[in-house]
Amino acid sequence: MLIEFTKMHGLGNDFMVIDLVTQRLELTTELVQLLGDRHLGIGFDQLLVVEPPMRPDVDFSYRIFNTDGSEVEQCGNGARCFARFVQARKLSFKQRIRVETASGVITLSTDRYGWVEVDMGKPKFEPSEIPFTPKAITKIQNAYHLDVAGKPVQLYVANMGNPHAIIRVDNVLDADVETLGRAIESHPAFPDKVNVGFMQVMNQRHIRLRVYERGVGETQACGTGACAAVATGVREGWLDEGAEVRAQLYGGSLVIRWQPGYSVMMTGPTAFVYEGVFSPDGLMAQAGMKPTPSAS
Ligand SMILES: N[C@@H](CCC[C@H](N)C(=O)O)C(=O)O
Repeated sequence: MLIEFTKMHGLGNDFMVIDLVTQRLELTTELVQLLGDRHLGIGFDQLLVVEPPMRPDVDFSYRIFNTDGSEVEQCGNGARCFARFVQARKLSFKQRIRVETASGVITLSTDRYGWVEVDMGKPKFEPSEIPFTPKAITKIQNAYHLDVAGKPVQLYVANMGNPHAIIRVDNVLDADVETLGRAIESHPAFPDKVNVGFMQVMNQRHIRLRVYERGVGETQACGTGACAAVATGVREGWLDEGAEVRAQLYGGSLVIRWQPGYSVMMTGPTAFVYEGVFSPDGLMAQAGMKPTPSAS
């Protein structure tokens, strides 16, 4: 049995996309990890899966897996690729689709140049909504002080369907993304782990951002991370409300807009890289693992 897939990216945040509307495959954690391995499998930051809708008012279900095999609630760059993928594969001819994720329904609209605007829903900031459960909450206005490996770190928290911690830095190029990102990602104060963004505010409509993604490591770009950073910047008064803010990441820029009380809107490009097929059983066998029991 061969499974067709498409390799795509959004600003260098790269994805393997599989249509499970017309194909059948059981996705075990081991298989996802193997597919995500850049030496033994295909390699990706996230695996995106298109499935039939579970309810009548949406067009598709959208499932997301990180490289480490964990299934997660949301992926912003992936959402834009999802919209282009279902059109290319002729699963939908609509310009605007509604898709259900583990964190709720999002709406994706494609323009004639292939850019996709995503209504990412409203950000949440309450610790219980992240979830963020520090032993003692030390807070000055909206900033929390967290002990990370013996050092105090000031951070903000936001949920964009998935959890984010945001640290404001003077210069993203000097930020200790690898060490600090890794330590905060798995800090006990974040029971579901967390994505960690390092944001430099350039002016009221421009940020630079690096993100250490939960279950992956630092990526070229993170869509939900950009939304969380801009929503935090607007909430703190560093960025203009309701204005188009340029979020500049290693892989390029996104346009993010947030008016408090409304959804965060994200617009950006997508790219197709190649199409291919893989044999789940063949891959597992070569990696010395047992064949998938019910793949058919
Ligand atoms: N790359 C993403 C976020 C993917 C999920 C994230 N690593 C998590 O675990 O929440 C994006 O573009 O939003």
